[in-house]
Amino acid sequence: MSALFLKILLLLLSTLFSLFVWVFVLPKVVYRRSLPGPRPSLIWGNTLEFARNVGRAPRVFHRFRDIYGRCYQVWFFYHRIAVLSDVEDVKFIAQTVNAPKATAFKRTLTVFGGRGLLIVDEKLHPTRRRVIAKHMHGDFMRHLHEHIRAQAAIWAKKLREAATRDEPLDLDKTATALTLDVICSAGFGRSANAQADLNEELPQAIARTMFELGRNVALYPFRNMFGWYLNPPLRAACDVIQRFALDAWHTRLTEPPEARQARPMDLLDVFLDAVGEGVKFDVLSEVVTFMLAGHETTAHSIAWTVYEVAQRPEVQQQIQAEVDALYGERTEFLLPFEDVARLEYLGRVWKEALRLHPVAATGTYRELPHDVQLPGTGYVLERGTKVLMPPYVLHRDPEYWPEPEAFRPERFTREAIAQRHPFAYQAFSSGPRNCIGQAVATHEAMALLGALYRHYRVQLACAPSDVAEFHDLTLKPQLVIGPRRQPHPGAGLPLRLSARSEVVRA
Ligand code: HEM
Repeated sequence: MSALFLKILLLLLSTLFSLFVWVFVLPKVVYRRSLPGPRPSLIWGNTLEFARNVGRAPRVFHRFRDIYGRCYQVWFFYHRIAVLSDVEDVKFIAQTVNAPKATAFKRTLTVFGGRGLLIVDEKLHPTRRRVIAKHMHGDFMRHLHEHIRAQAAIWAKKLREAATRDEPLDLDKTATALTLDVICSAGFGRSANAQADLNEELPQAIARTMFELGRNVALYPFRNMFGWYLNPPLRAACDVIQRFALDAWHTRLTEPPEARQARPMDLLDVFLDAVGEGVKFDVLSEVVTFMLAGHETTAHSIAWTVYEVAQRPEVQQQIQAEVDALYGERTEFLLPFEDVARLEYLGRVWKEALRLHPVAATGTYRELPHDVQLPGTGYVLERGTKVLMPPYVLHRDPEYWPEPEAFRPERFTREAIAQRHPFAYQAFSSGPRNCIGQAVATHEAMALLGALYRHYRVQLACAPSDVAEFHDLTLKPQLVIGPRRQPHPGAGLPLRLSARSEVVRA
């Protein structure tokens, strides 16, 4: 009996050992010299370096680039990832190869909301993308503008109250609520009411989900396998989001045809019509994808722009001169739709803020469908290699961006853009899987920032160094306190506002 037990135990131990060698050791030996990179430990790989720098992954990638160059490898446990930041390599992977999203990344995101456009399989992607993109301009943008106007009326009131009482206002928090209400009402015909109460179920659920998503992506595979099952609040948060999406969908299905005819088409109509025409669409996943991809990103980018401008009075004055010229005698809060695109200088400021603080700072994981030789750095990468192309790293390369840490809107004049490699700027990524919401985000940001600078003089309510970059799934401003620079719970970007002009009508 005991001999049998010993044999089984031995068999078990040798199986576990072989598995360990196969999964953790062998790949690190095989790929040891294929790319430069930090030395990995057998089990953790380089994960501990990232765990020690929670919220600062983009900085870690940037530091490694300075040491190992524009193509290096890091290990997350047994996952090997090639990190690229050469413009020709980025162009090749994003555009020529159009490398699909990595399986690990897709799995992590699927549990939260199915497979929407961001992670849908490469076979289904082109049709879905075409159907949605065809709609996201013209009438849709005008319709979006009306929703921004309606939701910004609540925001305008909050700004006015903060200015009148001379109280600090957390711009990142209020903009996050505003952009969530905008995407939900303009996209799916249903406001999230986040501005009314950030402690509402839906905004809370979204904040939790974004945080957990970031951690799961960073700590794949372990958190991915166990995190979901051992984290009931996270599952509950996902249920809340899915319930909102389902409710919006069901309300739409029971809408009388006359009501449908009387209003402009929105994103939910596009998804539902496509299903009706036989396109393979997962409506629920798309609603969740657009809801999550389409608000925090824009809100943090607005906050970063304001953060940079607040440190440069001359830039703020130039923005004010531009908005004043466009507003003229108007007393409304927002500019009319057509005038928003005329905010040229503000557009340059926004692009420069997104260069320094690209909210999709690390990009998404891709996986090579075949062996490739990189045209820029010349390295050969094997089929199945996971690839990251962090905009944060690319945007700080002195060869493409002289004095990269300096804030210079003039980098985005037409002449300056024409002289630069088009792939040096990756805030919205490039190629067939770039950001489908770029025009939406830009219009929304220009309209809101234009209104902010028209009506208020804006100052930081803290020292610039008290605001740190924090990266979970997106790169957000985070107020830090004390000598250990602990994150201040729930605070993003505190501002002081003083009124410049009176708002008569939203
Ligand atoms: C400043 C704001 C935004 C930034 C910086 C941003 C950035 C990005 C980036 C870098 C990607 C590509 C990710 C990749 O390489 O796989 C992406 C994809 C995507 N974004 Fe955005 N985004 C923003 C706003 C929006 C908005 C407002 C929407 C929705 C209206 C949106 C919806 C999407 C979707 C659906 C995808 C997946 C596209 C595809 O795979 O075809 N984004 N975004």
